[in-house]
Amino acid sequence: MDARTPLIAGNWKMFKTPQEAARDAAALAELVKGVEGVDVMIAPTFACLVPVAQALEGSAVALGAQNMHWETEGAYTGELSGPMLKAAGCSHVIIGHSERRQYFGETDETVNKKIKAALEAGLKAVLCIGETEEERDQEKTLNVLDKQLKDGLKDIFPGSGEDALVVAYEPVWAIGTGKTATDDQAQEAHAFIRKVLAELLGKDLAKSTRILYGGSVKPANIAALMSKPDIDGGLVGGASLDPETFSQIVKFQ
Ligand SMILES: O=C(CO)COP(=O)(O)O
Repeated sequence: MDARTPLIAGNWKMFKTPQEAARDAAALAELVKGVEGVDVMIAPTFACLVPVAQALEGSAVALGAQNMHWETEGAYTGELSGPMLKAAGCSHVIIGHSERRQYFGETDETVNKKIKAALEAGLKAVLCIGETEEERDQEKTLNVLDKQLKDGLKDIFPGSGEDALVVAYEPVWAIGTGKTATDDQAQEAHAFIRKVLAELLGKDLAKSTRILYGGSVKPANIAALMSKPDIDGGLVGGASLDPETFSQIVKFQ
């Protein structure tokens, strides 16, 4: 029996003012009220965390951030720490998104530090990994995933609850492009990720860790993706911005 509760997470990236974010979070909370058997999380910008936390009060929708620094405080202009995110109402934090790797110099080493710090702060870490189109064409996908997992999770053994770590497989070529990995391509990558997790964390933790698919997830393709045994949810960008559309993804079953 598969004990993993699906997680549908929305990455709002650099969209929405605090007012828009609070309004949309409240609308989403209402739309998914009473939906059972699936966890829901949204990750707005830093500026929106507090108003969104207030809008989500009393709802089952969890709040996440899109990034964090690994130190708890200090002279790091423009950064936020794990304890600060926690105090702002976050339960989750996305780490190592490909846009951060691509545009902001995020490496497997900084990802590793951030995951350690996130778990230490009591946040659930959503580790993003995925290959570029060029790497896929050169048949390097599994090597890339192997390295990102092994370096990103170096010396990390999540101990604060079985869902402290979530992995999101996001093929870079499928993000915001309308191209989705086929269900079989995604399943192949997810099964491989679970195998590597078993080497790193042990079989039990690998079995209970949720692996999300991300990259042009929409209401029309979520059910097929979710029918695959190792796909445990979605990390949704564009289609998470509209509460009605995102709620359709949440209600995929
Ligand atoms: O990057 C993503 C989620 O983190 C995916 O974005 P899209 O759903 O817009 O392709």
